[in-house]
Amino acid sequence: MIELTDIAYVRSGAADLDTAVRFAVDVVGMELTAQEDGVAYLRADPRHHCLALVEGESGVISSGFTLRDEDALADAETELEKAGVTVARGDAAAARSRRVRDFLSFDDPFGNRIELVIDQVTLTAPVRYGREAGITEFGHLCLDAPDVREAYRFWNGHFNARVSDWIGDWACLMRIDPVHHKLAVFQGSQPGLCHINFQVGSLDDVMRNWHFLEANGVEIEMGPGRHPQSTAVFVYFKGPEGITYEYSWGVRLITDEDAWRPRYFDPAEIGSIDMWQGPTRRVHTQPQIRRPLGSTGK
Ligand SMILES: CC(C)c1ccc(C(=O)O)c(O)c1O
Ligand SMILES: [Fe+2]
Repeated sequence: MIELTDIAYVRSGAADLDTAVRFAVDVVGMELTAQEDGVAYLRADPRHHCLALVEGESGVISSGFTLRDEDALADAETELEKAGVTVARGDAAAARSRRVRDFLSFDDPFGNRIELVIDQVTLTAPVRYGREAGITEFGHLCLDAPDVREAYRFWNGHFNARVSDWIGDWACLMRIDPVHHKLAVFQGSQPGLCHINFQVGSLDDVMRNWHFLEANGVEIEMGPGRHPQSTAVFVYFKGPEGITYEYSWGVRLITDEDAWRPRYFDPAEIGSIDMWQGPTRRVHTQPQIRRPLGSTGK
């Protein structure tokens, strides 16, 4: 069993890097921590970055998760290889580019590129948010997969990911710690990034952000609303390069592992995704960039 200790980052291609960075800073409210070799690093909390925008073809490149230490990384490599998953170790330059000490990468059964990392760099300076959006942390990432049940078998079979709630065969929300979900899989025709979530400090932040987004002509994909699963109040919006961002506040913590029973929400039922019953537009997808394993594409 491979124990994921946290989410680390999303790495994504940007055909127009400057526009994508400006949006991430001026609209989403992240801090640009560094920009070098065609990569812009953005953070929302003490992690060196949780979003790396890589100049080039638009689309998600990989999603990173942390492991405890190098023994855990070696064990993960062995376990995945035994299961027939092709795994590649990152080289020093690629690790440096990710601001981690070491990492390995592989594709999930659908082609989503996953990276397991150790020693992601932490920055000590207070985050200098691009705007007062009220962001407190990188909350979760949601991948696309054509078969959500099969995706769960993969994540639960090899990793410590446990389903917190199902939304039909449409979405699986998984926890790797007491937070209701840090990883989700959403049904999509191809692998990709469904969205990247930022937690904000209050309900007021969600609503203020919604007004800010509307006033600045940003496309709202869904919300404001309240998810019955995590109980979080949310708003989803679309940024450049096809990236969907979500702000949310009030995520449920599952503190009694033995007592929690995953619920099943039928997406056809009113209120199953939004208790406030707002219009449920499909959250858009940013497709995966297809690359041979081992090629890091920066
Ligand atoms: C619609 C998506 C997959 C979704 C559903 C529920 C929650 C939540 O309970 O917080 C999300 O964050 C989602 O992104
Ligand atoms: Fe979400």
